[in-house]
Amino acid sequence: MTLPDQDSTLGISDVLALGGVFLVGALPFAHILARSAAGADLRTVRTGTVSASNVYVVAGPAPFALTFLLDLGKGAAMAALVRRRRPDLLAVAGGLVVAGHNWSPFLRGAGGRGVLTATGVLLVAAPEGAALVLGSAAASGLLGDTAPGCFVAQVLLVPVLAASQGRTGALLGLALALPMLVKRLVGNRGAASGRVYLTRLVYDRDVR
Ligand SMILES: O=P(O)(O)OC[C@H](O)CO
Repeated sequence: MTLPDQDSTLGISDVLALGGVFLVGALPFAHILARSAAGADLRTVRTGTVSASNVYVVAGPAPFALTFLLDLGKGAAMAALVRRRRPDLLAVAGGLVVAGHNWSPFLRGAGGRGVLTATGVLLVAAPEGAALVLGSAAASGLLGDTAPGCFVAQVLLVPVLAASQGRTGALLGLALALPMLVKRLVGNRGAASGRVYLTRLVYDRDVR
């Protein structure tokens, strides 16, 4: 993929490049690995999220590790590419690569929650944000469930990046947190009651 040279205007080539970023984000590595390693369709497993954690459930540690690296890697690769050519578009590109992962056209709009792909973007663009996400998820995981920690990190992403990088950081945090929080709310299953939405936000599932 060729990204345009640095220029503050948004031309057709920029729009095409950003479309390419979305499509890279949409590459459903978890789906491919779960299918090939275990013949499973992750959309029917537990919360139906097409993510590394569900790959672990159906296929074990090696496919999980590969999915983890690929989902992280696509976010990091897109962030590195865009930062080099159009740093002013980094927040937009970050939001798009996560949105592609969460609503993949290759899975008719199903997808993951964007945590690993957003972390890949953060590792390149704002390592303090990556530390926040990974640290919160790990601490929460030690208490038995990574989901509440991921939620806390998503809520804190904007203020933490605003404190470290000012307006640019706040925009990046917002662009990454928004598709992650929206996907937690809507999941791959759609409408629910108010109480279920709250459980989805905090615990990333419909029933606590
Ligand atoms: O949010 P995702 O789609 O990157 O998936 C996260 C993994 O399952 C690790 O919890």
